[in-house]
Amino acid sequence: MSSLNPRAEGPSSPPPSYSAVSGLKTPPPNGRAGLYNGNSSVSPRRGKGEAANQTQCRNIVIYGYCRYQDRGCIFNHDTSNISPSKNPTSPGQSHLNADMSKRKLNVESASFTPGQSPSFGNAVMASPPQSKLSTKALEAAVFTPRMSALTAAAPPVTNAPLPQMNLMDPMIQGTNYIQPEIPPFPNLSQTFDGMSIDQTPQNPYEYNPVAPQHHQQVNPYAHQNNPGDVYYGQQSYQQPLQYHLYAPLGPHKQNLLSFQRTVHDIFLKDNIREDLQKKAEATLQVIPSITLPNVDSYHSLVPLDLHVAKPQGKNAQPQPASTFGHTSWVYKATNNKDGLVYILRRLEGFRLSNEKAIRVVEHWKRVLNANVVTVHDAFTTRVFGDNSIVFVFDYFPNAQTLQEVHFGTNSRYQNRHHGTNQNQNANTEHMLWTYIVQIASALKTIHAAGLAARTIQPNKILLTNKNRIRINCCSIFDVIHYEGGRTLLDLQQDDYVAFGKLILSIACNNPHAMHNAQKSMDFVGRTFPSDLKNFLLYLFNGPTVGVRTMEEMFSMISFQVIQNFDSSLHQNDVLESQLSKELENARLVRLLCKFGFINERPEFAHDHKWSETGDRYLIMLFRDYVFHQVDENGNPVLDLVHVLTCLNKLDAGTDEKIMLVSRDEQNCLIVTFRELKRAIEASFSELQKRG
Ligand SMILES: Nc1ncnc2c1ncn2[C@@H]1O[C@H](COP(=O)(O)OP(=O)(O)OP(=O)(O)O)[C@@H](O)[C@H]1O
Repeated sequence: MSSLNPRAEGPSSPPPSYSAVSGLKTPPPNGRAGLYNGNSSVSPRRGKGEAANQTQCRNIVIYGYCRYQDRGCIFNHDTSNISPSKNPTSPGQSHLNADMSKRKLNVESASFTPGQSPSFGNAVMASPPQSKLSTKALEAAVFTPRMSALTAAAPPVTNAPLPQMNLMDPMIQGTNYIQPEIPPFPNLSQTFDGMSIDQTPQNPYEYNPVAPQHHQQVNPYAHQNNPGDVYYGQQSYQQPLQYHLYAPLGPHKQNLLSFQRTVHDIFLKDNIREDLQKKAEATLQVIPSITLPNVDSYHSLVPLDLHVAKPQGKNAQPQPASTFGHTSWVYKATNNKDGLVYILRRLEGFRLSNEKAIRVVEHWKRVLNANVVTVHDAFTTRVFGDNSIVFVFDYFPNAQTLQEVHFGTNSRYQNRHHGTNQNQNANTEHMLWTYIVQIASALKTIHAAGLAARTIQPNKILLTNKNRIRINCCSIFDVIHYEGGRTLLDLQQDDYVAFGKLILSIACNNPHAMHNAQKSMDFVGRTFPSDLKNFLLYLFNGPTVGVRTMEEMFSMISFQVIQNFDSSLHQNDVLESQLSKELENARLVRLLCKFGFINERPEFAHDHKWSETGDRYLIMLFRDYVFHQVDENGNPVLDLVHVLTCLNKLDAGTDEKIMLVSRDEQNCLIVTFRELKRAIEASFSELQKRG
C-alpha cells in the first residue's frame, strides 16, 4: 500500500512561510533518519541575512552540488564539513544515490565528463567536460539520441546545455549506457492501468481503425501491408490508436466486493469511447496521395465510394451507372466556411437543363428529421473536367449502407437462415420494427413537407449506429428527373411500396426476395408474428378503398412506435450517465490544469514572492503527496484511486487533514483540503492577475 511519504527527490525546497499550518512534533512516520527535525519550527522560514552563509546548503548535502551556487544561493557551499552520514554516497542514502544517478544525464546536468568516477563528486559536476576527453574520444562522432521529429521539435526545458556523450568512450561503454529509445509519438489514448504495457503493434495495418470492418475487404485503399496502398503513406506518419488497450483488464467484477470498483467503472465505457474515437479518426482522415480539386468552398476531398477501383484520367474506363443513371462519386470534404465535414455526392456527366430543377433542394433543406440525411446544397461544377452536379449532405463517419450491412460480402447476416432459430427470429423481428418505425417517421416528415423520398432502397439507407438508420440521397431524383411528369401522390405511394420491398428483403435476408413475392410473404407469415405480415400487405396493396395514408400506416404500428420510443429514452439515460462520468473527469482535468499552471513556473523560479511563499510551497508538496507517493521500498505507487480521492476532496474543500512532508524530509505540515483549495485558488487568481 502507499506510504504517505512523497519520494525525496528534487532540490531542497525553500522553507515555507505558510502560516495556516500547524506543527507536528512526532517521531518520523517511516523511521527514516532525518525525516523530522524536532528543533525546526514547522514554518521555518529563515531571515535571509541571518547567518545564512554559516548554514550548509541542503543541495550540497543531498546532491553534492547546488546549481544556484553561482546564481545567488546564500547558503554555505563548502563540502568539506559534510559528515559521512550526510554524504550522499553513504550506503544509508542509497535511495538518494539511485535518484542522483538517474539525474546525472538529464538536461539540467553539466556536460558529461568521461573518465570520472560514477560517484557524484562536486568536482566532476563542476569541471569543464572538454578538459577530460581523450584524443580518441574527441575524434569520435558526437552521439545524437534518436528522437522523433516531434520530440526533437519540442522546446528545451531549460537553458542548460544538453549533455554531449561519446559512445566510443570506453567509460560510457563500460557503464552499460543504453541508447534512449524514445517512442515516435506519445500514445495519448493509453488508459491509466495500461501505462506500463508496451503493446505497440508490429504491423499498424492490423490495427487500422480507419478502415471500417466492412471496408477492409472491398476497400482498395485498405489493403494491408501493401506499400502501394494509398493509406500506406499516411500510416507511415500516423500511429494508429491502440484500441486493444481498452480491453477491460481484470480483476473482473465477480471477483470484487460490491463496494469495489475497477478503473473501467470510473470512465466512459470502452466501447463507446472506441466508437467515438474511430468516428473522429474517420472524420479527420485524409489521403495525401490522392489529389482532388477543391470544389466550391470544399477542400480536402476523400473518396468514400470504394467498392470498385475507379481509375481517373485519359485511360479511365467508363464506370457503371449508379442508382441515379450517372456515374456517381461520394467524397468526404471539409467546408472552409464553417470547418465542418460534409459529403459531396457528384453525378458525373450531368448537364442541368432547367435552372428551376436545382431549386428543389431549397425545399429539401427544410426537411429536418433524425432519420433523413440532411441535404445542404446542390450546385453544378466543371472543376472535375466535365459537367458534374454536386449534392452536399451531412457526413456520418463510418456509416454503412443497409446493402453492405445485410447483403454485403462481409455481412454478418450472410450465413443466417432466418426462421430456424427462435432467438435469432426475435432479434430480427426487433430490428425490423426498429427500421420500420424510423423509416415511417422519416416518410411522415417528408410527405408532410410535400415531397417524396424516392430512395427507399438498401443502398441508399445508411446505418450510422446500432439499429440507427437514415434515408440518404433525398432530393437527387427530384433534381435529375425534374420534368419526370409524375404526380406527388404517385411518388409518395411508390415510397410505401419501396418501404415494403426493403423490409421484405431484410426479413427474408435476401435482396431478391421480391422476385418471388408470394413465397417471401409466406416465409414472413411463418417466421414472424402476423402483424408484420399485415403491415407488409398494407404497404404493397394499400387499403381496399383509397390510397395509403400516414395515419393508417401509423395506426398499424402504434405499439411498436411506443416501444421504440421507450427504448430510445432508456438509451438516452444510459448515454447521460456515461456522459456524467466524463463530466467528473473534465472537472478533475480543469483542476489538474490549475496545478500545471501554478507548479514550477520557470519564469517565476527566482521570484521570491512567487516561489517561496507558503501557498506555492504547499501546493508543490501537495502535488508530491498526490502523485509522487512511494512505497516502503521507495518504488513509485501508481494508485489512481488515491489520486482521484485527493482531487475530489480538494475540489470539495473538505476539512479532512493530511500530512505533507517536505522533499528534503525535514519538515511536516498538517493541512486541510479546505486550506489547500484556498491556496490553489489564491495562486491561480494571482497568476491571472499577472497574465
Ligand atoms: N452521408 C454519408 N455519410 C457518410 N458516409 C456516406 C454518406 N453517404 C454515403 N456514404 C458512404 O459512401 C459509400 C457509398 O455510398 P453510395 O450511396 O454511393 O452507395 P453505393 O452502394 O455505391 O450506391 P450506388 O450504386 O448508387 O453508387 C457508403 O458505403 C457509405 O459508406
